Formats: sequence, C-alpha cells, structure tokens
Amino acid sequence: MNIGIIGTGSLGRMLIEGFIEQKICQPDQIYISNRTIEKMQKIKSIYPLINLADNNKCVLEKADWIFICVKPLDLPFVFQETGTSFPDNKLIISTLLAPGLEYLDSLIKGKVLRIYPSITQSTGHGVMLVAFGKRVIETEKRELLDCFNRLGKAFEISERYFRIAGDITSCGPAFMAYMTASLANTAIEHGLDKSLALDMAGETMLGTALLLKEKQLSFEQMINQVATPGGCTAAGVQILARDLSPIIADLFQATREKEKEIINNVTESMQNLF
Ligand SMILES: NC(=O)C1=CN([C@@H]2O[C@H](COP(=O)(O)OP(=O)(O)OC[C@H]3O[C@@H](n4cnc5c(N)ncnc54)[C@H](OP(=O)(O)O)[C@@H]3O)[C@@H](O)[C@H]2O)C=CC1
Ligand SMILES: O=C(O)[C@@H]1CCC=N1
Repeated sequence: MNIGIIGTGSLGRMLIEGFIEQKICQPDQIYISNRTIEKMQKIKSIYPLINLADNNKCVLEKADWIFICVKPLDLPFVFQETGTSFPDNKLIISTLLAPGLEYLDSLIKGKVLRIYPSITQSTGHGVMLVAFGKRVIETEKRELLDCFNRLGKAFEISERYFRIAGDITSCGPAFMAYMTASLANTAIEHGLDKSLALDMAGETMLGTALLLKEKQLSFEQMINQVATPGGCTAAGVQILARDLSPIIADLFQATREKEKEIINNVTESMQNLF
C-alpha cells in the first residue's frame, strides 16, 4: 500500500515521521507534494527513499491513501488541480477542519474521511479523531483505524464533536505547551536562568505525562499526590480553581468562532470554484 501526503507543513510532516518511525510503511511507499519544493527536499534529506511527486496529481495516481494536509483555503486549488473524481480503491483523507464530511461526500466522487490528528503522534502517542464518509466500507474502516491506532489512539466520533474534542487533542499540545512555558517564564522573571527554567519545564511536562500513562494516575490523583495538605501546591491550585475556568471558557469560544469563520470562508471559496 502506498501513502500520499499533499502538503508537507507541520501536520503533513508529522504524519510522514509517524508512518516511518512507527514502521507503518517504508519511506519508498510514501509520495509527497508541497507547494514550496524546498520543504519537500528537506524531508528527502532525512528520508532519502521517500518519493517527491512533481505535482498533486502524481500523488493521487501513485498512492492508495491520500492525506490532504493543506490549510482549508488552499483546498479548492488542490481539487482544481486533481479534479474531484477518484477511483474506488483510493481513500481521500482530509485533515482539514473544514469543509465537513457532508460537503466532501457530495463534492467528491470517491471515498472520503476526515481525521483530526495531533502533532504529538509522530512519537506514537496522541489522539486522532476520525469520522468516515458514507462510501467508506467496514473493512477499510478497520484497516484505517488499525493503522491510526499505531500512531497513538484513534477515536471514531461524530464530526460534530471534532471542535470540542480537538481543543483537547489537536490544539491541546499548543495550549499545554503555552501553559507550561508560562510557568517557566514567570520563574525566569523571578530570576531563574532561562535555559534552566525551560529545561526544567519540559522535563516536568514529560514526567507528568509518563506518570499519567504508566502509573494510570487520574488527573485528580496526580494533583492530590503533589499537593501536600496545607502545602504550597495546594495554595497554587486554589488560584487555578478560582481563576482558570473563565479563561478556558473563552478559549473554547474563540476556537469555535474561528472555526465558524473558516467554514464560511472555505464554503464560499469552494462554491466559487465548483
Ligand atoms: N498543525 C496541527 O497540529 C494540525 C493541523 N490540522 C490541519 O492540517 C492542515 C495543515 O495544517 P499545518 O500543517 O499546521 O499547516 P502548514 O501551513 O504548516 O502546512 C500546510 C502546507 O500545505 C502546503 N500547500 C498549500 N497549498 C498547497 C497546494 N495547492 N499543493 C500542495 N501543497 C500545498 C503549504 O506549502 P508552502 O510550503 O508553500 O506553504 C504548507 O507546507 C490544516 O488544514 C489544519 O487545520 C489538523 C489537526 C492538527
Ligand atoms: O490551529 C489550527 O487551526 C490547526 C487545527 C488544530 C491544530 N492546528
């Protein structure tokens, strides 16, 4: 089976690394294309056997599973080039937050699904949300889910929940990194050396994740084990309990509004082209 990646930005690159590092396929089974050629050449310098396609159409011809990893407003240009009619043995896999499956299923003659991956999955950990279009059959679903589960955990859910779940899983790594960096930055303001603070923050984030995973601690157990009764962690947690909720509520609202804006813009630009 050959894998195609259209768009080798952050996410396309993560998928390439994940497929190769988790031994889902060999580099010579992957065909990639990107608007800016230099970006693909960098990937080829790491994986010399990977295939650089001359254009997106070549990826469609060579690959069986084709992951589209461009930004939503670039999608119309991809379909303008490749057309929207694909043979039944190809699976078109959109990583985009818009358009939705109903639109894709009506536009594309062929099999389509949506995934919402996480940048962390090149490590074999992280969450991929999955929703299948109506023409994907059961054996294909199983094969896809088996593959995605080797890149962390795949959750087949209604795409209606992609936004709120995605705030934890796909946007989450950025949000968690921001919050951890904020701890480090404040420590720097209080006089700790910058590289020490950042190193400490990263190591602590990794240790926290491993403890949750390997010892199966719940978040609550983790907090309770750290927060010695009457100690300083408990004092800090009280501040978070008092002040964090409205900030997180604003964050969910902001991602939802941005998603709506992107959906409207992409729908309009698709309608202008098709
Ligand atoms: N980053 C993430 O963690 C996640 C991203 N996604 C989704 O994945 C998609 C990609 O996101 P991300 O990787 O962050 O974005 P990037 O901007 O990093 O990557 C997009 C890539 O698409 C390329 N591209 C644009 N137009 C074309 C075209 N016509 N043909 C071929 N390649 C093209 C761009 O090329 P160029 O080098 O010229 O800019 C760029 O490398 C988005 O739709 C996003 O919503 C979903 C979940 C998580
Ligand atoms: O920021 C974005 O829009 C994409 C989707 C989730 C992560 N990156």
